[in-house]
Amino acid sequence: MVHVSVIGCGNMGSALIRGLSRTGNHTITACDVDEEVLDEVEPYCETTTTDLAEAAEATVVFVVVKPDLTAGIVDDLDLSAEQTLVSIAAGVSTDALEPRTDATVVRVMPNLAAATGDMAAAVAGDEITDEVAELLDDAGVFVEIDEAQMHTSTAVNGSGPAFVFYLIKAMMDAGVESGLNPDEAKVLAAQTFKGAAETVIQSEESIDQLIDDVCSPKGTTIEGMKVLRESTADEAVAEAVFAAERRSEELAGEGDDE
Ligand SMILES: NC(=O)C1=CN([C@@H]2O[C@H](COP(=O)(O)OP(=O)(O)OC[C@H]3O[C@@H](n4cnc5c(N)ncnc54)[C@H](OP(=O)(O)O)[C@@H]3O)[C@@H](O)[C@H]2O)C=CC1
Ligand SMILES: O=C(O)[C@@H]1CCC=N1
Repeated sequence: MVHVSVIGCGNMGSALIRGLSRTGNHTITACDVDEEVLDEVEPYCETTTTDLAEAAEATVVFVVVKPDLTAGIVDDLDLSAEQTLVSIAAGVSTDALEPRTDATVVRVMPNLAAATGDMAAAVAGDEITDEVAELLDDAGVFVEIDEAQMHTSTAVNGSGPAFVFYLIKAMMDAGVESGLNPDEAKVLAAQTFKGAAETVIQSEESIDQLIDDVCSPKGTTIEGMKVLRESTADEAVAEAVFAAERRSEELAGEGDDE
């Protein structure tokens, strides 16, 4: 059991709180300046508070506010060497935070799927504490990376859900255009993405082999794959990732200017 606090309970903070509450193993304190936001996460927490000092009492403190507010909050927390500070802010490095706190600093790039326990997260830091590993395990899957790769992780798994939502909608809209009703099309498109992702995770086959497995000779898929392979769809996805990565680098630069 870990005593954990989450400071900032907006989109990402509330998703983390829901994910961390799933096992019932942890004592969760939620902190935000907005009482209405706290009301929404209250069912998933032991304590909700607007008082930063109360959130600072946890063993592991997640700071989940906008990147430009993160350093100021870390200053105000005044954590001890026995505590762990987790920063999830895009473009905010451990180097920028370590001089501001005595706590062990761990940088995590999570994503919104924490809410359902399906988060893909990347973690960097000199010491990834057992408590942080246990918490991240409960909200999904994490990999350890060098901090230099955090901009890429921010784009791939941090921003990634938005890109995937876009693709699901494109498939859903095509289904609707061809006659499915929107509710049916949404279920079929979303469940297809979920099933395909689970297949990639569980299968020992390469992704190219999995594509071949769906393409029956002289069948339907092969015709659709021809269109995709002749298009620049893969380049558009790559460009979206690179654009997000560039913005993460810019945010890091803006932080250095403070
Ligand atoms: N959204 C996502 O999918 C992901 C976000 N992140 C990172 O998570 C961080 C938060 O993003 P997101 O959740 O989208 O942002 P939101 O704006 O949705 O949430 C931030 C919350 O923090 C609150 N807040 C502001 N100041 C304080 C304070 N002093 N004390 C306590 N709470 C405060 C805000 O209140 P108010 O609105 O009233 O100011 C708001 O409720 C960012 O650094 C982002 O880079 C990382 C990965 C994925
Ligand atoms: O868009 C953003 O800046 C944040 C970081 C990754 C996902 N959302």
